[in-house]
Amino acid sequence: MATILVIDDDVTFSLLIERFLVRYDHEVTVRHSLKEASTVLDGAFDIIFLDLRLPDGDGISFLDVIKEQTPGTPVVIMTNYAEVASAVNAMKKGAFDYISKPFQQEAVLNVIENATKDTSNAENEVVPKKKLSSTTERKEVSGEMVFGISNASKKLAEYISLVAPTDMSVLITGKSGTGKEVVAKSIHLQSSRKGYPFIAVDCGAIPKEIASSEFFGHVKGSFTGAVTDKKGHFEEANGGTIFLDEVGNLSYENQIQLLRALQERKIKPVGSSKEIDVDIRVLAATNENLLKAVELGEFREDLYHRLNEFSVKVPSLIDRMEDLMIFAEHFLAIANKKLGKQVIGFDKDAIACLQKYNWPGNLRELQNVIKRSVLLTTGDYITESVLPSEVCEVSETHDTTVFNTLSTKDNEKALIIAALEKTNNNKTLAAKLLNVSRKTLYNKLKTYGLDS
Ligand SMILES: Nc1ncnc2c1ncn2[C@@H]1O[C@H](COP(=O)(O)OP(=O)(O)OP(=O)(O)O)[C@@H](O)[C@H]1O
Repeated sequence: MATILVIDDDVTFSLLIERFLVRYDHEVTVRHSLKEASTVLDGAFDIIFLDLRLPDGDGISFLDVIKEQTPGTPVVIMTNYAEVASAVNAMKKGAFDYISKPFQQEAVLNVIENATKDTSNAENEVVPKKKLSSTTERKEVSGEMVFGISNASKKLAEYISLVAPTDMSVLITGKSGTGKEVVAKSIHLQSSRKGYPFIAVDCGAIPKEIASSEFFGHVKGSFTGAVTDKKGHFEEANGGTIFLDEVGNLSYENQIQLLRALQERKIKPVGSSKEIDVDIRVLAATNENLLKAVELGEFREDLYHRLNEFSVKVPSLIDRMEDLMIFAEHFLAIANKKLGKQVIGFDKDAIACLQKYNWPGNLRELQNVIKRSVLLTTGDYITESVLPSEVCEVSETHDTTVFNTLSTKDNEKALIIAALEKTNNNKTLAAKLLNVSRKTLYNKLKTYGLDS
């Protein structure tokens, strides 16, 4: 636990960082001006987070005041993209480190750990730390969930924390690539089942003939090819959570088997006469309109209600553009780590491009674009020139909007044909245009006899 002073005039940002730090058991004091801050500089803080621009003066000159009044306290500068040079300047003047706004949770935690571990050099260290302090120096860049700051993200986070501790089944809806699986994992991790397995099953990828064996397991010799006993996903998830992705793709027969298992909380492996009790929580996801499928008689209503004790809609990226750069920074850190690169951030024009684009492939597309751009970047910053042309040529992207209605069954075959024509039969591009995953497109092609 550290005692932390946050000096920032942005009330929303201060509140966010305060809440975040309190969650990690730190004691936080917030002041919105230098004048207010100077009244509490009595050496009682382990670390001070200081904004560069405050209504009554600039952060860099306030560094001298801090150093005079409380010489051993490390100061971390909070900066936006355009101010990185000033942050480096502040470090030359004795700041301990800097973090970028909007902040990366792991970067903040790392900087606190470093600052509280070694305060001995905070007083007059003038050598800037390695340049990538805010994101790419992070010890561990994990695939964990990043929570945004937009209203849509706040609502999502609120729903997740409300439903997570219960044992309710949750139906997670949202377009392809919005982060449904990440939401499911987050629900699991915030539940009392977190010490048990989280098993994700892609229902769209399981051929219906082997689905019951995949779900419930089989015993040796129960069918040709069953050469050993095999545990199914339900048994593997025992005690924990099973996540049924693309649940709308299950065949009617498999839906019946699934319903039975969920009602009875017992499973019987294929070829076995023994029933096994399972204690699992069920989360399911769909990027289709499952209610419509129920109306059309393609999805069982009883199963729908069993899965949908609570529902969470994951917003499309276009509906939470305030979060764009938070996610972009997160994916940048992951890409740096995976590719062994040290790209610092995005230049102004690149940010403008990212912000103008409508992101039909949502977070998955953003992640891919950033990974590719990091690979192509030779300097410190991602520039417009390394971004894919479709991201920068906004007019082209608007083409996608007419295709964003695949869930309406009546016209979907026609839309699929049109998308394939437009992309010269390139399924990946067609799926992107239609705003569905490739798996979903392949399934639909099969359904409509377009897969030859
Ligand atoms: N909140 C988040 N924080 C960090 N990364 C995220 C977040 N949401 C999504 N991602 C990343 O975006 C990518 C797409 O997420 P995910 O696979 O969960 O989407 P999905 O909605 O389940 O996609 P599909 O419908 O195609 O199955 C993943 O690489 C994931 O790690």
